Amino acid sequence: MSAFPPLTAIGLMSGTSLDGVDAALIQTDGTRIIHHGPALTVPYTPELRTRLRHILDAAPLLSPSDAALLAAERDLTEVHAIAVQKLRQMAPDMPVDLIGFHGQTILHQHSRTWQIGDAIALSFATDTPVIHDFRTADVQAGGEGAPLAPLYHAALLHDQPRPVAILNIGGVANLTLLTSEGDILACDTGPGNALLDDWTFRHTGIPYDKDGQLARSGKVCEPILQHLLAHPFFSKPAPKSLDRLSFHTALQDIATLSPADGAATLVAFTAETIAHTPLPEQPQAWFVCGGGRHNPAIMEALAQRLPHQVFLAEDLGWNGDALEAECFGFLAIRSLYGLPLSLPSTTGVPVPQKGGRLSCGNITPWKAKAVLNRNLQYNIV
Ligand SMILES: Nc1ncnc2c1ncn2[C@@H]1O[C@H](COP(=O)(O)OP(=O)(O)OP(=O)(O)O)[C@@H](O)[C@H]1O
Ligand SMILES: CC(=O)N[C@H]1[C@@H]2OC[C@@H](O2)[C@@H](O)[C@@H]1O[C@H](C)C(=O)O
Repeated sequence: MSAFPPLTAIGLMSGTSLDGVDAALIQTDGTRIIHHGPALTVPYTPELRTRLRHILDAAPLLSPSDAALLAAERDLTEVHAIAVQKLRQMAPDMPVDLIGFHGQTILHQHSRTWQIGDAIALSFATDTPVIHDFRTADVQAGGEGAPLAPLYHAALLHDQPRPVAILNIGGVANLTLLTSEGDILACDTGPGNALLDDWTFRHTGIPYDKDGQLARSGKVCEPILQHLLAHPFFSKPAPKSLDRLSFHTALQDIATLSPADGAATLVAFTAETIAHTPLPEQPQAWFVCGGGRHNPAIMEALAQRLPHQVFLAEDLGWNGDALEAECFGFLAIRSLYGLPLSLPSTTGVPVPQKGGRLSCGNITPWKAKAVLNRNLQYNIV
């Protein structure tokens, strides 16, 4: 039994694939999922995507007051506000207490994690309190700051036979293992779709390898694959996390291959690194979410390498394109209630760690307190 009453949140996630904003509505008390509401995606325009990509490439040396950064942040926030507005129209009977706004990660390396997005502006635009900045507290406490989905994944898996895993194949791939003892272990596993997206775009001008067509027409280059697998990240124990660009030199390593063979080699790289992630026990079942599950080349490569059957999130009635957005609605409510967002076994943080910050825009503190009812721990921004 949870100590807290249920609230309704909209979670907003714009992932490392730079494809757009996922939004999902969720009702939860921060422990149990009471209702999965509707979900949607608002794609970035190609122009915004290109600007964000330049910012991501430049991020290590970028000043927070850079004019192009601030302009992109404003436009990005507007896309999030549109997503909130559209989602509200889909569920007019569900008043929204809170928004969980992840923001766009532009850097995640060397004990620095940086998500852009203007939470105060979003709160003004939506007239709703916004929780944001989910990762900083974990990093400041000595954790990896990612992945943060594991506590949500564990809530989703609570009635499944263990050991069981959820695998998210986004730009980067990450997994959560719920062990037979009920422990929650997690890490990023390696590349998901991001390298393949970049390779496909470079060679075809199309932003991703639709239905795995390019990869399926190619052949894996084993020597290059073995070279890629020798990266020290893969021998590091979990918890561990990645930046979108962590393996970017792989694109140089495969530069001499044909577009099809390069794509096939990158698909094998993704699948091998997932299948060989060191785990204390092998899950009886893997449930896959994230855009990579739409790529048959990745799913076939995974099925060949994993000892147990691979299922889709949809096999349990979940929406595999919405889980990350739902997660940030769930974490926003946990943040509000002062519950941890991460554990030593999920990010390596020394003790269970709270996180997130609250922005209230034009909502006066007394109104926010009335809306949120139990807002005891925040200095309202
Ligand atoms: N039909 C399809 N065929 C092949 N790949 C697809 C298809 N549909 C989606 N994808 C892949 O899924 C990606 C988007 O995945 P997703 O939305 O899970 O990423 P994300 O949320 O940005 O990632 P992250 O988990 O890193 O935050 C696309 O960039 C593409 O590579
Ligand atoms: C720093 C950052 O934004 N990391 C993302 C990224 O995308 C997938 C993987 O890398 C995961 O670690 C994380 O997102 C999910 C939502 C997470 O925190 O669990």
